[in-house]
Amino acid sequence: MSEPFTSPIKTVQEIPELRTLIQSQRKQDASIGFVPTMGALHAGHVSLIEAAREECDFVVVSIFVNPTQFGPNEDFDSYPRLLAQDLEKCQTAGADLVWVPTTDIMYPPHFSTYVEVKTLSEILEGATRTNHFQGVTTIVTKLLLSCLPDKAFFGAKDYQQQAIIRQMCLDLNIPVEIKTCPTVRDADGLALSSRNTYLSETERESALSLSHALNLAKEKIQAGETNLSHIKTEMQRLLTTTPLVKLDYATIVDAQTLEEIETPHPKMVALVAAFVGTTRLIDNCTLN
Ligand SMILES: Nc1ncnc2c1ncn2[C@@H]1O[C@H](COP(=O)(O)OP(=O)(O)OP(=O)(O)O)[C@@H](O)[C@H]1O
Ligand SMILES: CC(C)(CO)[C@@H](O)C(=O)[O-]
Ligand code: BAL
Repeated sequence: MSEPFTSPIKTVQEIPELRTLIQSQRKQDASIGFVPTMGALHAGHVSLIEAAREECDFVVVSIFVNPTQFGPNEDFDSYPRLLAQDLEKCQTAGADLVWVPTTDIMYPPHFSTYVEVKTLSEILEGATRTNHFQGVTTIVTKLLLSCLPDKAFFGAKDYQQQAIIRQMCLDLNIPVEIKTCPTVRDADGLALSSRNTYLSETERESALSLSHALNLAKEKIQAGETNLSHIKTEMQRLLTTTPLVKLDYATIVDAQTLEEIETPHPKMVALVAAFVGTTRLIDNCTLN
């Protein structure tokens, strides 16, 4: 069954049908842009679709809540699933086709192949979320190999994720250009995330401490501070003294290797992760 629901935009479920539709575009010399998502779309996702629309002739969005990237105690079951409104948003943002595979399509019985990027996947998010990136790289490989796009669009909000996907495409010779689009924020600075919908009003107030910690780092660097340990301590202090916030990490890393650094590098990124209530949020900003 290829059209399981009434939709404002063309949708497809099965991989052979997806490939046929994309191939017919290729025959007309169309370039293919691809935006992978887990749905519950917000303005951050919309910015990725718009970037794809600008750069490519035919834009495919996937919506799939990927079970293998959630840990056993994480929010797979409660993750927001809002397909009808997501399809409206895809259409308004200018997508041409939305691919909504089922779990059985992506992980048929006897599925047994996983893709793992060593080192980069073991630190930061990977240190807390065991096997998370193995789930991400496995599904992104399958999504890319199914669509074979010219360009795939990811958000800078998930900084480590886009770095790992770049490394994976390089290592596996996957012929796709990875584009990283800027983080879209609410007016008060909170990075948009599908998980923000879990936050109560007071938790949302506390969640602002993540972007405040990043701004603090940015201001210190701009003011000429070179003692990165001092800046990290200040970021950590801000987060640990905010009610409802449980710090995971607040650090400054080399933008390419993601290794923690003690002295300023030409390209460095501040990264934070914290639980706000029971919701785990991440954010980051480049420092130069
Ligand atoms: N605020 C944002 N600005 C730009 N891109 C974003 C933003 N939030 C998410 N993205 C990007 O959208 C793509 C799909 O992400 P996903 O569907 O997991 O949404 P999410 O809001 O990050 O959800 P989650 O709450 O699970 O982190 C990813 O490439 C992600 O980096
Ligand atoms: C890239 C992705 C769609 C893979 O499931 C997911 O990790 C996400 O939405 O960031
Ligand atoms: N946006 C990253 C997906 C995840 O946290 O599982």
